Amino acid sequence: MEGEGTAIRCDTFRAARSPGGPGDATAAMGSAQQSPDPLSPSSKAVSISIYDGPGAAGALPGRGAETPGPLQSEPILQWSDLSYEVGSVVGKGAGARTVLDQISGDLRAGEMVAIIGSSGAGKTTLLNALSGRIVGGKLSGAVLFRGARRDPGSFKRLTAYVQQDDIMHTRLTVLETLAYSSKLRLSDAEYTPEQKIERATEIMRRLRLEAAQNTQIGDANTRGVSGGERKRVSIGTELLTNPNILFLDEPTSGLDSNSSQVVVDLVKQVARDQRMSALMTIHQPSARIFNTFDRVIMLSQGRLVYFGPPVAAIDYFAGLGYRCPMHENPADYFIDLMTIDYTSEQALAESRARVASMAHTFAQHSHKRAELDAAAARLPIAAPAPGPDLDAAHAAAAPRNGWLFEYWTLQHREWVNVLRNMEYLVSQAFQSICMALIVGFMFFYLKHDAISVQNRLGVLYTIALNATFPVIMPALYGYLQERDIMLRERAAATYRVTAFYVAKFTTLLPIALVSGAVFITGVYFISHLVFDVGKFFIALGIYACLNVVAVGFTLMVGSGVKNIDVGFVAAPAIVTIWLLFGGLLANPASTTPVLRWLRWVNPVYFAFSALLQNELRGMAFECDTAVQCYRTGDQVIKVYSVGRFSIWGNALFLIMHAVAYFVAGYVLLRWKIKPRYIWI
Ligand SMILES: Nc1ncnc2c1ncn2[C@@H]1O[C@H](COP(=O)(O)OP(=O)(O)OP(=O)(O)O)[C@@H](O)[C@H]1O
Repeated sequence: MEGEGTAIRCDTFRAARSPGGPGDATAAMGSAQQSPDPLSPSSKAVSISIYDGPGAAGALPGRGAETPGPLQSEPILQWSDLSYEVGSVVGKGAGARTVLDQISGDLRAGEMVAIIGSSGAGKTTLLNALSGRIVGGKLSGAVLFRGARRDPGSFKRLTAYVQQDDIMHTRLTVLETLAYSSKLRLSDAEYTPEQKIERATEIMRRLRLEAAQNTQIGDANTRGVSGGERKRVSIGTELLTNPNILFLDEPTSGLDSNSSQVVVDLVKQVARDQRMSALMTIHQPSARIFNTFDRVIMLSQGRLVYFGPPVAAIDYFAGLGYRCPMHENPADYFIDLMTIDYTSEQALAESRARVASMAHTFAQHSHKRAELDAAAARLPIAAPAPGPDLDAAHAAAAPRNGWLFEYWTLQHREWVNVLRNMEYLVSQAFQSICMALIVGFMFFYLKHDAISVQNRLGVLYTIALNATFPVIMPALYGYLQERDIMLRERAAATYRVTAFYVAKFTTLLPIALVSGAVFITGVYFISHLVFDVGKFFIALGIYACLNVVAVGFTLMVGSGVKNIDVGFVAAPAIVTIWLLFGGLLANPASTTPVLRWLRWVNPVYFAFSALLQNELRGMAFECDTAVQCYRTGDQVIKVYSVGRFSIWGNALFLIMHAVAYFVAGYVLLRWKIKPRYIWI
């Protein structure tokens, strides 16, 4: 497919020009060889006049239909001497490592620019530095947005970032995904609910997603939209707000060449139509894709090797003595040129010297760079976006919608997602029913004899246990996935953290409560715990309190850990400690003084104490004269040292735990997990 129609390769591009003309590669080579400085003003090698004249449109495949004209737009984003250093690894090579080295450039309204280079060249770092997403390290230089320093709040609102990984709600359909984003991202003050849906539908249409509008996004386990469609949905959610600049990190990674082309073409189309600028990193673009960009930034080892129109690059590098071979994809050729070759000492030295020379040459010849800029300026690019003035932009940093609206929308989205997750719902139901039957029949029909004392302790402890692992682990998994979506959406200032946090709590809690109620009811009646309506509801209430604690704990751990791996180690470790010191395995009164404080931070201990008192207070046991046994439930409570606080006292401690976890979770989510972006 490449090489046909609008595709260019080094040779096809050269053939489009007359021999010996200003853009002729042979002449360029000749000049390059004759002149020690191929970029010297006298050299004809780097000619960018190839865009001039009536033939120019034809020489730029894909642009023929557009009317070339002078670029009207001012740079929307400018950066100069952008450098980024990180602390290097420990050991021999320890020290600062330069990831970006004095990069300067600009992005104009309506143009689409690509950052290309070999792996590790610094593409993503440059994109992140320009989009305000650098965390850690030392960033220096200047970045101006609309001629002024960036204000983080308004910059986030006026730009958008499409991450490489498309993290989305997998059970929502394409249209729902866009519609919920539209509801949350567009302001109630500017759009009616109908207009928000219209906007989502319009974006869907623009990105040619109508055929997939009712298909769920899907994941590794559930088939959903294709990779290309998924990427387009991801881009669509960012386009809803009509950003001034769209940053995209590797939008074509993992896509076949056709889907990649579609994605890039659509971004370009939208950029033109919406008068938006697009800046993307891209890995090994095809020749066609390479030619789709208005300008390309070529990086190697964090240094700028070229910044200009893609087709002018062929002559530029020919001028340096690097002539793109016949039939070669220019992008591949340039990336090879910029790649450090580690195959041998000699290859390493040569490739390093080559890159250093190319970077040096580009930096030294600012007049040539001005010519490249001028060549780019002659390309037909949409008129500049009538961007809001900075005061308006500052105002735009205020929340877009009311808290309650955000909460209800997020809550609704959560429930749609949960209710469609049949595997999760069935496994929850299965878990509570099976556990109720197993535990119920394990302690089947308890009598009032000596043996039943041990069994009553066992069944009540198992009830407490069932509100820990089975509630926490699945909820933690879901929460950590949601948290990543929230962080992405929050980076675009989509909604408040509190609205997300409360919505998450009020989704997780009912699920835990319903499955817990099924479990405890089954166990209560099968194992024949005390048949008393009041006691049953008190047990249910204590169990519900422990469930609230478990959900609060899940939110706290989920908000505090860096990733799922840490969460799945930390949460079970803490819950195991709860169970060890919960009151059944070791007598709380005999716990070593060093660890006795653990009881105060152990919800299982308080729940078990309350459940035991609720069950045993006032109970009498029939003792066989042959064995020693407890005659009353009160004796058991005393011996097990679980009567320190009343049932209500224990319930109060549980509620205090829940509140503490809930608040701690919020603080962690707000301050710890929030990325600390560096702004310059
Ligand atoms: N915070 C950091 N700490 C340590 N090293 C970093 C940091 N940020 C970037 N680097 C290093 O800088 C180099 C450039 O990283 P970057 O992700 O920008 O490369 P890239 O060109 O996007 O590569 P790829 O195409 O493989 O994604 C890499 O070697 C990376 O390991």
